[in-house]
Amino acid sequence: MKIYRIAVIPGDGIGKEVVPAAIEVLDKIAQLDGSFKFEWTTFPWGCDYYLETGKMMPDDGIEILRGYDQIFLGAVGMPDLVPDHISLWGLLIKIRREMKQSINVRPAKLLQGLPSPLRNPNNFDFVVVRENSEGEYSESGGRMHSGQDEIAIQNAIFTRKGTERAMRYAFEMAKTRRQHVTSATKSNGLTYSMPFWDDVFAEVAKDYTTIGHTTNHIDALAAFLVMKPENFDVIVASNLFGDILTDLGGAIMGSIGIAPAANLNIERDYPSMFEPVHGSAPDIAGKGIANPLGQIWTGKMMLDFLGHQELGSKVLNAMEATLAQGIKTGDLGGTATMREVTDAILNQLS
Ligand SMILES: NC(=O)C1=CN([C@@H]2O[C@H](COP(=O)(O)OP(=O)(O)OC[C@H]3O[C@@H](n4cnc5c(N)ncnc54)[C@H](O)[C@@H]3O)[C@@H](O)[C@H]2O)C=CC1
Ligand SMILES: CC(=O)C(=O)O
Ligand SMILES: [K+]
Ligand SMILES: [Mn+2]
Repeated sequence: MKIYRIAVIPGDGIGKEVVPAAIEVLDKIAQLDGSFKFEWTTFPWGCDYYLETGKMMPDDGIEILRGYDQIFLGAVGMPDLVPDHISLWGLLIKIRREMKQSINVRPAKLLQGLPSPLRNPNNFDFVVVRENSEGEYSESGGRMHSGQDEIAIQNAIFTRKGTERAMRYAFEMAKTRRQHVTSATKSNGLTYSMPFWDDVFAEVAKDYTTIGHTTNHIDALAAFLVMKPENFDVIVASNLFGDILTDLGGAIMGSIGIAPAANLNIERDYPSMFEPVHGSAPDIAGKGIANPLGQIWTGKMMLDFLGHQELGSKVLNAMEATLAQGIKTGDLGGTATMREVTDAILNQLS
């Protein structure tokens, strides 16, 4: 029997709740299929670990993770106790970079059984391909002086390699979908990085003559995602723009608590990392009311990446059937607990 060895990092807040729920669903799928099983190894890394040791993960954490097939992560952050730039850069972003997970794939679509908060959602179905290794998220810059003289500089780093890689990935994905790529730019405000981004997009588009392509400024694009989300197929965006657009993608589905994500090492040299779009949600942590659907859908993306697309579809169908039964957590306007939603999905699968 095939065994997938998965490193599990529940992280902080609701990550500790939704990750075990999604693991139950994935174990159930594996058991139904019978040809493989998951072997989960959980690491207690995150803000509690930081408060005890001064580090978000041990020094050999990356080495340890490299020994696994994939990584399944919840969320990172306890903003009242650890500054967010320390917690995220010490664990989540560190893993993304050290594992060369250069592409972050984040789908959003109108789900059956779940009304969108939009009046005219028109059956939208798009995927954001977010550049995941550079861009506006950089360690280049600094702070100096204090008081009225204080200065902060944050450089954005755009390489041809990283930019082109994200764009080619988006065009290849469009081939398997509705044949269109939209590029998120802001070349009217950012005078170097985004004109460069636009140039690379135009060059890459020439290699894909059968795929339609459009460029939108990020501000207008955000508005279009509310007004006519059905117009989009694949959207390619820089690290920060993609981050923002994908919380919006979650919101127009119904809640950011359902949006999934996959941080992919497309060369498959290192493990990829599967973690939902949402954060640790300190406002609802520990109450048993977190929506597990984002983490479960993220598990579906891991199944797809492992080559089990049919099983992945089963997971999404079970989620939609559960929503259609009206079994929803509070963020979706329901009254169900996380346990009840998880049990309903497990029932759908049996
Ligand atoms: N990938 C990651 O690990 C991320 C970590 N964070 C971190 O998480 C912490 C909180 O950040 P926020 O900006 O508040 O974003 P957040 O995504 O944690 O929460 C935003 C809002 O959405 C709700 N929400 C999120 N996920 C939900 C779920 N599964 N079910 C029901 N409601 C849900 C929360 O209750 C909150 O009201 C911070 O430390 C932040 O840095 C934020 C985003 C991503
Ligand atoms: C940090 C964050 O919000 C994200 O990567 O989505
Ligand atoms: K997350
Ligand atoms: Mn985000």
